[in-house]
Amino acid sequence: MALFEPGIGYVDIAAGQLKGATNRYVKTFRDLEGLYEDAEAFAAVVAARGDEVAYEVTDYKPSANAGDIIIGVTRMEPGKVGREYHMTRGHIHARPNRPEMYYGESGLGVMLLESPAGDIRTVEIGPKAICYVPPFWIHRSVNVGSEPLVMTFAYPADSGQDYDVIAKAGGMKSRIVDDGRGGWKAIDNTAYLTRPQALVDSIMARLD
Ligand SMILES: O=P(O)(O)OC[C@H]1O[C@](O)(CO)[C@@H](O)[C@@H]1O
Ligand SMILES: [Fe+2]
Repeated sequence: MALFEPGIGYVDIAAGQLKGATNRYVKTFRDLEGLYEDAEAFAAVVAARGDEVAYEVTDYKPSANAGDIIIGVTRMEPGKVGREYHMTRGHIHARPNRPEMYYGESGLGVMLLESPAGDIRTVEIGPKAICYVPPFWIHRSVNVGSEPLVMTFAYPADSGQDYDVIAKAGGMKSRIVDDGRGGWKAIDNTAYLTRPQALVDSIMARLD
């Protein structure tokens, strides 16, 4: 096995980027069609700022080899679509038993997690908080603050991302919305379809 060289990156909190990253990807508001409950509010956001960056990911990916690691930074714009706070698309890892960690740099976020069977967890992430996303949990970041949310993350390099698991269920089981007092609360997603037990079993059985 050939050796890789050590690497270094710098978290630029103000820019919300990893300087020295090998990859960058952005999602504009226009890219997020179908995520939010309020289609009218979403159309208004797209009309006003459809090409603006809703969130940006810069990461350092030495390889996609088993046993390697991806380290990066996510920056999310603050704000809401209707009453719903800005969020990432969310995913389960394509190899679902791979975990992830997130470290809060600035702003206030909620990690919304859902098990394949539909159990929900929410974890608040402020500066210096470390959030452990366990294997098999679908996860989505939500910016519930009034400032950009910047988080550093790391996860196994061969994890991959599966977006279908959310799309086929009509979204995640919960939505993170304004509680009317400047905070947030989780409410039911009325479009949610519970996964068939056979699908849950097949996800939970994957250990490769
Ligand atoms: O892949 P999504 O759901 O668009 O969200 C991006 C986030 O998830 C990750 O892909 C990590 O799993 C990061 O790159 C980033 O923090
Ligand atoms: Fe992930």
